[in-house]
Amino acid sequence: MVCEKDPLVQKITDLYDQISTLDSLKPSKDVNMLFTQLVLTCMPPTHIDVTKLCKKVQQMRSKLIRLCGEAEGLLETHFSTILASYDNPLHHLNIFPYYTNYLKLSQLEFNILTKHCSNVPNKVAFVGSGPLPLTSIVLASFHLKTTSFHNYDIDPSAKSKALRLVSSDPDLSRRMFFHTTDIMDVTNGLKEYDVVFLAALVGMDKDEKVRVVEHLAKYMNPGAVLMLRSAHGARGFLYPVVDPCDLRGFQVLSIFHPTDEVINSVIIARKFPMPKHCSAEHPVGPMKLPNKCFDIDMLNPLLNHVNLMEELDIEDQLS
Ligand SMILES: C[S@@+](CC[C@H](N)C(=O)[O-])C[C@H]1O[C@@H](n2cnc3c(N)ncnc32)[C@H](O)[C@@H]1O
Repeated sequence: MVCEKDPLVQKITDLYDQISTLDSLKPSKDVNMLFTQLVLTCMPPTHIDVTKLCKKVQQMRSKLIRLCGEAEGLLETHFSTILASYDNPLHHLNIFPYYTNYLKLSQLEFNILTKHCSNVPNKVAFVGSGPLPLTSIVLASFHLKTTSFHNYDIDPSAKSKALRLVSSDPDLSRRMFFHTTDIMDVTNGLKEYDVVFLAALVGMDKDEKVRVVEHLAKYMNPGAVLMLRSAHGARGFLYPVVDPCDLRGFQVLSIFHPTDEVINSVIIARKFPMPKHCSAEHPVGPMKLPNKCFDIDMLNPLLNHVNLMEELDIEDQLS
């Protein structure tokens, strides 16, 4: 159990105390300084397992994740508005302070996706794209140049801001679409996608994340791929952690924990194929799926990549 006496937890708690008393989380010198300190404090590999925090620290973590999510949204809105003032916004994305992080995260996600998918996806959904949909823009611009991207965001202002950024680009304006909706209200439409990306900030705590994943498991096409963003170590104070055990309905194919300035861990999973004894007309209820769960650190604390398909015998059990 990790409690408030841990020196790293004390430092994070001190930063939380300062951030939680700010009048506003809109970008400013103070906000930028505090969040930069928080990210630098949480980045290095550490012994801390955020699933084993004492109640008081867990409560602080839940509030801190929400503050980080609010600040991230405000930062993206701020820079999306500035970018919209350019004739060609997409030529100036590097004014966003975390642009290189997105370049690296998208490269990582593309590498992991192509390792597990032989075909180039035709249609991709990005859930939680925001007012500055950098992941979709970077993937569409540099990696998946024939793929169409459907971006979903619950925030009504996200669509208009995002459209202003891509509408000046003849290619992206034909391949990128934006939908204002809670992803929990999208049902059969999810079947159209070969790949669904789930932003780290969709599902801000374990229960919310599980509800979103269960919804995706219910409506995604059998065999379609789900790319999730999680966090590892003290980075779990910045973002929700996705537990592979919660991905019922999916085969977890691999989990990657970056150790550089890319903050999010990446999980790739595939929706189980339809079992042979059932069909769309005669669907089974929630499958009691084999789901060998274990703490990845049990394998090796320094291990930052696990190809679970070598570990799991799910394929045999489904054949
Ligand atoms: C701040 S963005 C971060 C994504 C980032 N722009 C990217 O390209 O990876 C996260 C977005 O998720 C959206 N969101 C949160 N819950 C959602 C839900 N249930 N359905 C759709 N969008 C959601 C928020 O409105 C927010 O704009």
